[in-house]
Amino acid sequence: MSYALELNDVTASYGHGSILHGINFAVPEGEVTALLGANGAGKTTTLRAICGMIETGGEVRLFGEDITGKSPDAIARMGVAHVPDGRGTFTGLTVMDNLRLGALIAKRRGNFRRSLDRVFDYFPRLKERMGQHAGTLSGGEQQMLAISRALVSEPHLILLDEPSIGLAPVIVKQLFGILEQIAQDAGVSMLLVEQNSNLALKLASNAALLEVGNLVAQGSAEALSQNQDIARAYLGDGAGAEAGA
Ligand SMILES: Nc1ncnc2c1ncn2[C@@H]1O[C@H](COP(=O)(O)OP(=O)(O)OP(=O)(O)O)[C@@H](O)[C@H]1O
Repeated sequence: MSYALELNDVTASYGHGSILHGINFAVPEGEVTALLGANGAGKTTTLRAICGMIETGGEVRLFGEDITGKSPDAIARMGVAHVPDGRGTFTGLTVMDNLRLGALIAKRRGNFRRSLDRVFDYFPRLKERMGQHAGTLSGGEQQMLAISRALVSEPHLILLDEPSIGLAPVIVKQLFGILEQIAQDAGVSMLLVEQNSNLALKLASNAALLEVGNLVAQGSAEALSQNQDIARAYLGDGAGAEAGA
């Protein structure tokens, strides 16, 4: 099996505080992997370590190439798109300018018009809101914009940090339907951090589970969702039953 991403004994810290204590997991190419864990387990920190945003030890490999210690800019240019928690859109800029910046920041060659058509196919609402300031969009529209901004950079790997947060269940359902479509159509690999583990395990083919900076379980999404001990301890009531349905 070939991997989009491999983490080998990865450690990370903010200044003196060590947060990740040597974690190992991989994201198979073209698949969605869920990264789960309780609040404060280190999920966001893991995404930041992959993107080169914080001090990181061990080894991070992107399609086999060692990217540990590279700058966030270099990692973005290699095809990693990060959709951070809080969405990270430029609220004072229009939808269109946010998308233009998405393509520019990654400095990746591609056909912006073609990418734009593709994101408007997924999110027609954004096309209607092209000239609107991102800060005036609804929460769901802002999340659509954040994902679209990642897509126009024509990434090989998308890191998604809690896309469902703060959104109404009906919007979350729509959004995850579109994420599933994107994963299928584009063959893009995804690492999905998600509090809603039931949803995450339905979308993902594999999952890894973090507990205070340590990896405590990994495997197929199906196996993890059916492990009753894990479901009870980490995934919320009924995770096994729902995710396995
Ligand atoms: N900028 C920072 N400086 C110092 N410590 C931080 C910083 N950001 C996060 N931490 C600490 O790192 C630990 C892991 O945080 P992280 O945000 O990675 O967890 P998480 O699993 O994503 O949690 P949540 O689901 O609540 O977002 C926490 O103890 C947090 O307090």
